Amino acid sequence: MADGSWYDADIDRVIISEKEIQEKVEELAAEVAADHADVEDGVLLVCVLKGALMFMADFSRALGRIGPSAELEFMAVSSYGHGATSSGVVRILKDLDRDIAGRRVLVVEDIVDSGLTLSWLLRYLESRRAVSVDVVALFRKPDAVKVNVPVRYVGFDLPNEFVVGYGLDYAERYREVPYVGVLRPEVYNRD
Ligand SMILES: O=P(O)(O)OC[C@H]1O[C@H](OP(=O)(O)OP(=O)(O)O)[C@H](O)[C@@H]1O
Ligand code: HPA
Ligand SMILES: [Mg+2]
Repeated sequence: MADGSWYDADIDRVIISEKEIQEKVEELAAEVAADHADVEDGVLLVCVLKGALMFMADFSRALGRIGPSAELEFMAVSSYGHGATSSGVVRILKDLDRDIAGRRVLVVEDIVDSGLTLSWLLRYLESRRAVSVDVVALFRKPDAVKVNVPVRYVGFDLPNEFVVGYGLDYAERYREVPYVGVLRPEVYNRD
């Protein structure tokens, strides 16, 4: 999808287009809104930075137009660092700023790949006495799963390839690409 951007030359192919992403975000928001119509004190959205930043921004606005009110919270965790495979060690770079006890929590995650990040995060959040902790993940790689985690809302299942765009990075780059694609092999050999 060449559009004159600096990253055109690095992307081998598009997997999910910008339009498909935007439509799916609306669908996910509609599902979540329907399931949370009775929540009186609003939903607590917990964005898993950095990857989920785009999804959080779009999803929260879509939910806001149709659903219950939401409060937006952020955690930053990292296990991939500059590589294309999980280190297996999840590090908290930024913790929640507030108490989640008694709240309905919805974790907003960009991708479930090995499942290690989410499995660790769910254990962490459940120990903080929320009423419920559900997950909305825009992408999932069913063939890459090492730990099974309950993901209530899923956008797209992806093939087991490393992808970038819509928040997802390779070595901190390509997060601003508006679609999800695969990099040309040469890009990995540059480092
Ligand atoms: O299922 P897993 O194999 O654990 O992979 C999923 C996690 O990995 C990525 O985060 P990353 O560690 O790259 O941090 P980032 O969001 O700051 O890029 C991604 O954003 C997810 O949070
Ligand atoms: O395919 C991926 N791309 C970018 N970051 C990721 N974190 C887990 N899987 C991926
Ligand atoms: Mg990353």
